[in-house]
Amino acid sequence: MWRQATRRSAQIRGRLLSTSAPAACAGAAVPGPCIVHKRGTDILHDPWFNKVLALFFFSPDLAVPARAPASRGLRFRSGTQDTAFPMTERDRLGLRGLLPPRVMSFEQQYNRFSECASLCAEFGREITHCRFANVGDARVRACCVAVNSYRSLEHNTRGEPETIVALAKWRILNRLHDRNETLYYRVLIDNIKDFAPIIYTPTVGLVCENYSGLFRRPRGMYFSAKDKGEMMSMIYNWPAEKVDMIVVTDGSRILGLGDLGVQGIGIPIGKLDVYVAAAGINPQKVLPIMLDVGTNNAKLLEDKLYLGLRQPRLEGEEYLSVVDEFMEAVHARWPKAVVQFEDFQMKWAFETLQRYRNRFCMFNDDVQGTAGVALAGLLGAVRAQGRPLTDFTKQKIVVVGAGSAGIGVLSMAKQAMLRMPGINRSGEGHNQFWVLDKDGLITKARKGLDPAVARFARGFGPDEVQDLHEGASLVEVVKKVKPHVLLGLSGVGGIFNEEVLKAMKESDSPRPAIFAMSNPTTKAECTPEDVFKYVGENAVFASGSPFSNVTLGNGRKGYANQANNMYLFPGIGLGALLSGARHISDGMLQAAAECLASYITDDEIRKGILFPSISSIRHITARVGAAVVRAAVDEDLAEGRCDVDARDLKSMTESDTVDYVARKMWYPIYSPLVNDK
Ligand SMILES: NC(=O)c1ccc[n+]([C@@H]2O[C@H](COP(=O)([O-])OP(=O)(O)OC[C@H]3O[C@@H](n4cnc5c(N)ncnc54)[C@H](O)[C@@H]3O)[C@@H](O)[C@H]2O)c1
Ligand SMILES: O=C(O)C[C@H](O)C(=O)O
Ligand SMILES: [Mg+2]
Repeated sequence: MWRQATRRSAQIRGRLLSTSAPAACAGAAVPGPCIVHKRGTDILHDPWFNKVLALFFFSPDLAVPARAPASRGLRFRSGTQDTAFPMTERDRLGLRGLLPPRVMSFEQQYNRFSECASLCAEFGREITHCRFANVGDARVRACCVAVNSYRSLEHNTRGEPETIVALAKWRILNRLHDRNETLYYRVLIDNIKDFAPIIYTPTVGLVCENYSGLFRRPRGMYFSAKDKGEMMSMIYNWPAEKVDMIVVTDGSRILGLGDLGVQGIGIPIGKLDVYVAAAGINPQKVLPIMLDVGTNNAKLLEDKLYLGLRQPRLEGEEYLSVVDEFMEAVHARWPKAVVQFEDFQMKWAFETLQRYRNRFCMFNDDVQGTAGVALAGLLGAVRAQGRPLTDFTKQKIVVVGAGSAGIGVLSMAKQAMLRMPGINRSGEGHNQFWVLDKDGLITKARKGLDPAVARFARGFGPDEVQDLHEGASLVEVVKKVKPHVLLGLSGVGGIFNEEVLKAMKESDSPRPAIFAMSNPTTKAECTPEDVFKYVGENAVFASGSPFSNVTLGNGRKGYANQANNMYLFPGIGLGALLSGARHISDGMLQAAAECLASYITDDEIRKGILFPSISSIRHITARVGAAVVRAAVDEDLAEGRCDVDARDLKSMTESDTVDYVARKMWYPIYSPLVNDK
């Protein structure tokens, strides 16, 4: 059947847009005409249908400092609009007279692009190269303007505090998102490496912290403790008929910033932007959700501008009954939607994962997505030492942080070791991990340990040669263990200080690996500069938030890899969606991690590159997504989706699956709003 679908899609491409309904399935790269029930200004005000770009970038409220040339020159053009509505659409959708009369031709648009470029140059702006193939297209031109405006901002705000600049950039993108979704996602996809740090980690953390002040219009849905008993009907208030991907948070552990209550909604929004950019999920089918069950953040409770419930967090059964009701409501309306849990505090992250993972198609990104990314990095660190992967079982790994992320990583790494030859399947007597939390090294002497953590507590048996004690400090542990890997998921910025990093110099590995995975940047356990300075130039480094590479002596580069779950969650979600899996199994997650681990070549690994560039995120996601689909098929969990059923999926080869997944990715181009006839 899927082969028929392929043929059909080729035919559609041939006839270009002769269908009368929008494609119903996820992705569908070829746009059919979009049925639009709106007319006139309602279309212009709908970011989904809008094809107008006003040059809003130079408006005065951009937080651009007054001395910036932007406020001198380009503002006189602030009324300029680019419009790509053809005359047929203007006639039939009541748009005539509501737009400037010119519909730009290829040549005219190209010229206007050049004019804009020279105007920018006139004011000393840096015009970056255009990455778009077809520069004459209205959207493309607008894209260039947006990108150039952004670059101008970078140029004009040099020397300003980083937070001000980052928020100004976020506002530029957010405004575009509010006005013209198609263009926003085009800009994002074509510039993901530059824009990911704005719409995602680290700037999204700043946005969440300042959310009440930045709030302009709602995005996503809010279910609060006050909505108990109403959620089943509330879910139908969401205007889109179909939803494929949901990211939900309760705001209780936003990055390493703690409880931000309702302000945490920025995280699901950012994660879903990454879903659109990386996995090609149709943005009309994503839904960010905030479960507002109160907050224990005293500052927010006192803040007059705070937009959430002013009450302490619900606990126990009261809390779970809210999440249960929400999950049932989602499942009733969109039984095939994938639900990603994000930034829940540890106790609820584990509890909800156990509670729902066999009933719904869901996963916890902080526990499971992070684990896969870290495992890929750990395997890369073995390869960097020039050792075979089976030597992973001999690596000594110190993990700092025994929370949802740390324990997720430890569990997956342990499972991976147990699958390797020569290890007793029960794992007995094999503990390559030293785990620390805020009270130091965790040993079996610790009272009241969570069972998930207790599995990794050090004993005092004959294997314990390092003479360490309960609560030992990080530096003590590193000095005695001489680990191959030091991995931080503690949320404590700078905890890998000079003393700790110098101790890592004595590591038993010829390429000591330091993973400072906490977010945002201020919470990173250390910087790459410090790693290459104190541990040595042979170290390998990865962090959760992006850092720049470090220039080493002798013309070499110290690579600042980014070990962030954004490499995996889009592929896990997309693979689960396209396979139509009933639930997301350990096998599917493991396949995702292995796929990422194998993405990097030996040559890159030797240089210290452990993760691919974010610029390749769509390519990576197609592969990870396909690996997840194949694993779901192998485990008989795949039920298929739309016109590709389980048998079709089974008949696909590995490369067929990659093609299929890639073809299902949505790409932003304006859909015709009326039939051409
Ligand atoms: N890079 C990624 O993809 C990624 C993914 C998930 C989480 N994270 C980051 O990891 C961090 C932790 O997330 P989490 O969900 O595990 O949080 P969590 O609150 O569940 O756990 C934090 C852990 O750190 C420990 N800790 C606190 N202070 C410490 C100290 N001084 N020394 C040693 N340990 C200390 C705590 O005791 C706890 O065990 C956050 O900053 C988050 O942004 C990064
Ligand atoms: O959001 C991120 O950047 C990664 C991770 O999910 C986190 O919670 O830090
Ligand atoms: Mg997270």
